[in-house]
Amino acid sequence: MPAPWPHHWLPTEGNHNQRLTFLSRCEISAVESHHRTGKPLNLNFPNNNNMLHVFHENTRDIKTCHKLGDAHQGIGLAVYSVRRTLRPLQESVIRVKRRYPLPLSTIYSIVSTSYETRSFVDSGSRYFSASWGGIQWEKQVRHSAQISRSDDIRNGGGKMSVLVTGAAGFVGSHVSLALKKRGDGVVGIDNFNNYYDPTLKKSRKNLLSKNGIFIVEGDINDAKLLAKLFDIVAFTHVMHLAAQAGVRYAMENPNSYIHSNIAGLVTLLETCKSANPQPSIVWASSSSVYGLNEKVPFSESDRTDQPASLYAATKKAGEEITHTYNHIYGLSITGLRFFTVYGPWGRPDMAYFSFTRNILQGKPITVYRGKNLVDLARDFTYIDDIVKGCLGSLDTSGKSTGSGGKKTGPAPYRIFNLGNTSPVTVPTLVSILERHLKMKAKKNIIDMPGNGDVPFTHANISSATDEFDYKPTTDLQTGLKKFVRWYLSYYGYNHGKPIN
Ligand SMILES: O=C(O)[C@H]1O[C@H](OP(=O)(O)OP(=O)(O)OC[C@H]2O[C@@H](n3ccc(=O)[nH]c3=O)[C@H](O)[C@@H]2O)[C@H](O)[C@@H](O)[C@@H]1O
Repeated sequence: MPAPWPHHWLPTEGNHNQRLTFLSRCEISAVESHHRTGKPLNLNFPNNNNMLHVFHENTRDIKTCHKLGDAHQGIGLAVYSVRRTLRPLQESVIRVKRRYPLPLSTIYSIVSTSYETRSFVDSGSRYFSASWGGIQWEKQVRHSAQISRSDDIRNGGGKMSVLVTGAAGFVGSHVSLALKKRGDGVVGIDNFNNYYDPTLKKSRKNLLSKNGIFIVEGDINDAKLLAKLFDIVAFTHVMHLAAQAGVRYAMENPNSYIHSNIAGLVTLLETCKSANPQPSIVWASSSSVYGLNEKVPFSESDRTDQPASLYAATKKAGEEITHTYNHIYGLSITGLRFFTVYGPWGRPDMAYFSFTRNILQGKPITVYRGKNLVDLARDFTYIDDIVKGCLGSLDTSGKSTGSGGKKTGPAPYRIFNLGNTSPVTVPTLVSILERHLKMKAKKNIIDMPGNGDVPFTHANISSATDEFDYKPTTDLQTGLKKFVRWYLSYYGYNHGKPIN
């Protein structure tokens, strides 16, 4: 007789990103009965590295089952949608949709197919739509896409209905709000993964929802979902901001970069190429494509063939991939190289954000220092300036020329730096934060580890200025003041501190 089921549930530790398993109620009861009776499920599921992360739909608890031996193989089998494999096979992501109670034999065949193909792309989402579909859902999409402004011409852009990918993300949420505010139609899509705290993403979603913007919960690798969205709405533009961000995390979870920044991008482009009419696409590349480039400031024509991180390499690959879709299918493409964007509702994995949290909690911060004791520097760019750059890009993007998947003439292909043009060192960033927080940081200064970082970034923004009058107006001092104000109102002074 196997030990009782809850005995094997231990709290998950660390970043369990992309390793959640979702069990439906019927599956849980199937497994529980397996445990009660001790009868084997008689199906041969690959040993899941003796570890499985389980999301219990009733309690919304996340647990980790350790020591998944023979007696526990049923847990793996009682799963009916494989999300995708971002980590080695054994740590495959499994997602379940309550609405599709399938026989275990079907589940098994799907699970094993996915295991065999070792695909970067989720095969499960092709079988099952997770949280989309239905009349009510379509109504929400349509409603969100409605254009409310009456002027026909805005800087040549005209009225827009925009699909914003990564809409629950930092830049995505700000851009969505700005578009909606000026009367454009906006529909968001976001997979709400837990690379960083998903509750922050949910809060952004709530904010957007209050402003009449609907975010579809789904992954850009879900071609069916994307096709459905284009069925419902003739999007004029796609603002593609969904990505696996972060420079250093690429060493921990390289496949997540391939999944989102390569496979997801291609899935999106495939949808856009076949859409009729084809939308114009503006998407987020990154200043990191300049890699080890030493010529300053960085101009769009500078070399970008020396990426220092896998993250940078996937963004550079994105630039090449979008070029081919522009060339073959006539898609209008604008790539924006963002320079270390910061501000309210920002990303907790970024230095300014985690420094703030640690300073407030009295915890030490690690400040990296470059070769020969030179401070690292970034062209930190405030979110409102980036939003203006995104809207300017959308307004001037020009039309795609393809029809029925075929190009009928050349379409614009553009790349712009969106930076601030005034790099600031990381120690200066820290001292600005100390001033705003009225607290001293406990600094651990160490040599920059070989983790994909570059020593400095500095944007030449003249192309964007010429093309759509891009002029950043917020310096780091002012921008961080706004960030700190937001941070304190959102988290309070005790963010993350255990309450005794
Ligand atoms: O502009 C870009 O292309 C990139 O900007 C940021 O990447 P990064 O500049 O590395 O931003 P942070 O992670 O906030 O780091 C800023 C600086 O602080 C330093 N840092 C970071 C973390 C830390 O603990 N200590 C530390 O000194 C880094 O070395 C870097 O010089 C974003 O995280 C990327 O997603 C984005 O694409």
